[in-house]
Amino acid sequence: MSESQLRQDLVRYARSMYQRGYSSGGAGNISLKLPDGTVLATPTNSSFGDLDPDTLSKVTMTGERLAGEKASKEILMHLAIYRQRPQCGGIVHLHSPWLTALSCLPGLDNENALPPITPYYVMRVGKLPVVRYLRPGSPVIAEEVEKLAVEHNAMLLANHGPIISGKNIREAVFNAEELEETARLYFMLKPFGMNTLTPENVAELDALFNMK
Ligand SMILES: O=C(O)[C@@H](O)C(=O)COP(=O)(O)O
Ligand SMILES: [Zn+2]
Repeated sequence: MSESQLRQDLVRYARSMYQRGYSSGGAGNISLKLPDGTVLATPTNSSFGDLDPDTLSKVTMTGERLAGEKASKEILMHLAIYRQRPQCGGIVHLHSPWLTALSCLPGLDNENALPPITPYYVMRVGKLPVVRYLRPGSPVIAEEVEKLAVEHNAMLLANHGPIISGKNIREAVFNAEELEETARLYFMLKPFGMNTLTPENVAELDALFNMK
């Protein structure tokens, strides 16, 4: 796909998420890997609702700006994931309501904040480790995320929101949608308790339908 098509794609997926309430105002950031190995990212303080494909930030894998506006303050966190996941082509950080609510709950299991309640969640994400609270844009978040990214395509930043990757921008958005829906189900079910998949169920899905 050409750079121009990828720019259009990023803008289209961002607007779609904005319209569905996954991100409001200037919250969240998105990036994708370009064919030449550089990274296209949303500018800092931009809105998912009205991005301009021509002013997106283009940076090197070490964060130097090549073109466009100043990149998101979370660009180091995105670059850390690309470094650890060579197969990753797109990343989405959201302040989507159900996952952000989950990130504020007391007593979360920091190794996995969302149990395996449905097969599709297991296929697309599987486990959701929690990164301790650090201020947005802190270089330390990037370090913490980099360690977890070796084994995980999604993480929950405590009292903040999720960061989710995929093989390309489309997959990253699909993974984000599945994760947000799983968090919504989790809150719906929580008052009643819930059956979860067994480790055997999870192993079977991992063997047959791993989309991570
Ligand atoms: O929560 C924050 O401040 C950032 O993580 C964020 O979502 C938006 O920051 P920019 O991408 O720099 O606009
Ligand atoms: Zn944020």
